[in-house]
Amino acid sequence: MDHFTYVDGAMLVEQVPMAEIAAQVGTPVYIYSTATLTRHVGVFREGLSQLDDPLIAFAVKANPNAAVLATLAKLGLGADVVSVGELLRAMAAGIPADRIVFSGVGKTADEMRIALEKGIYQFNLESEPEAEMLSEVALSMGKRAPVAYRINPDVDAGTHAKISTGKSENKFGIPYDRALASYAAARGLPGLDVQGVAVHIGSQLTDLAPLEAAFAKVGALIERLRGEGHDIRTADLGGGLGVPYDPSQPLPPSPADYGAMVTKVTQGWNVRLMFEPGRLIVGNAGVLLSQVVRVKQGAQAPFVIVDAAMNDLLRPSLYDAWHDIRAVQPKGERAAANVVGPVCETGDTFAMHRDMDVVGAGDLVAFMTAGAYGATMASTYNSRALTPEVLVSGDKWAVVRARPPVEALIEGDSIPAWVASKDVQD
Ligand SMILES: Cc1ncc(COP(=O)(O)O)c(C=O)c1O
Ligand SMILES: N[C@@H](CCCC[NH3+])C(=O)O
Repeated sequence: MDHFTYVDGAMLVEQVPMAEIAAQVGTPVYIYSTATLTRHVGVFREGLSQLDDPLIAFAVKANPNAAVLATLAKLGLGADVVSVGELLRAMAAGIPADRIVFSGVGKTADEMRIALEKGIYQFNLESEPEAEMLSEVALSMGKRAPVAYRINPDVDAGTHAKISTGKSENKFGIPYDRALASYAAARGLPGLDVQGVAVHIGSQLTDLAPLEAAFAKVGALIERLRGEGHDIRTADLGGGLGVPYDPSQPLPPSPADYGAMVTKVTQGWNVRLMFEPGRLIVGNAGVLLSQVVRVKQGAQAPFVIVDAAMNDLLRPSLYDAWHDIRAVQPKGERAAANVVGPVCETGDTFAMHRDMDVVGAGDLVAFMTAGAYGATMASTYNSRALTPEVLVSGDKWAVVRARPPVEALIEGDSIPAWVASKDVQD
C-alpha cells in the first residue's frame, strides 16, 4: 500500500506548498491530500474486489470535514455515523441516506427519528433497550427500521485499551452468548426489520488474527440465526485496519491481505457485506503543520516548543500515540529533542527524547499521519482557536475550515445580569 510519504518538503503523492500555506493561513493548520484520499479508497476497494457490491461506509468520526466527506462522496463511499451531527454532515456532503449506517450505544429518540425520516440504510443496535426504543419511534412514524445487532465477540484486538471495543468488558455491542435471545426479542418488535449482524472490535489493528476470529463468530451466528428463521441479508464487518505511524515499525497488514482474509472467511455467507474504515482512508492523507515557537534548554534534551498543542492533536496525550515529526526544510542534522506544545499540561507532549531533524525558532514541522482523529478531536482548551484545515488537489489548495477570528475566542458565553450587577448580594 502506498502511504502519504513526505520527501524533501513535499508529499510524494501530491506536491504540497507547505511554506505558502503556512504563510497564508498561519499555523497550526491541518492539510489533507485529495490524491492520497483517492488512492486509499482505490486501494481498499481493490482489496475487496472479490466481493459482490460491498458497501464501504467511511467512519465519519475519523474526519468529518465537509470537503473531505464530499471528496469521499464523489468516490462513491457511504458513511458510518454515530450522531445526528455526523448524519447531517454526511448528507450535506452528498452521501445518500441509503449508504448510511448509524452506530453507537447512546442514540437518542430524536436522533432515531431524524435518521428514520432521512431513510438510512441500517441502524446498528447495541442493546435490547435501544431496540425497544427504536421500534417505538419507528411505529410512531408508521415505519419499520432496518436494523442489525452489533455483537460483542469478546475478542482481544491487541490494540491500545482505550480504542479496543470487542472485549466483553467494553461497552459496545450485545454479548455474543445472548445474541440468539436478543435477536428473538427483536423479531417480536413490530417497528424493526431485522436484516443483519455487525461487529467492530477496535481501531489501529496491526494483526488480522483477531479480526478473523471475530468474523468467524459472525459467520457462525448468521448460520444459527437463519436456522431460527431470521432473514439475515447484511453483515457489517466494521473498520479498524491499522496504518503505519512509525516508519521503524513493521507495516500493518495491507488492504489486499485484509480483503483476502475477508473473502475467505465470508465464503457462502450470502449477505451484502459492509465495511466502516476510517483511519485507513484518511490517516496518511493528512498532516498537521506547525511552527517552532522557540527552543528551550532541557535537562536531558532540548524542548522544541511548537505552536500546535494537545488541543489540536490529542492522540499523543490520550493514547501515548506516536506521530512522526519532520522538518519541512531539513538541515541534514538530527538530534534528540522533546517536542511540546504551549498548553499548561505536562501531557501536552508530542515526543520525548525523539531522534529527529534539528529545528530552530521559526522552522516549520509536520506531524505526519494526522488526517484521522486529528482535527475532529480538537478542542478549545486553554482558550485556543480550533485549527484551520486545508485541502490540496494537484496544484490547487483551498481553506476548507477557516481559522476563527480572535474575537471568536470570547464569543458564545453570556454573563447573567445578577453576575454583571455591581450590587453586592448576600
Ligand atoms: C463502530 C465503528 N466503526 C468504525 C470505526 C472506524 O475505525 P477505524 O478508524 O479504526 O477504521 C470505529 C472506530 O473505532 C467504530 O467505533
Ligand atoms: N480516536 C482514536 C480512535 C477511536 C476510534 C473510534 N472508535 C484514535 O485516535 O486512535
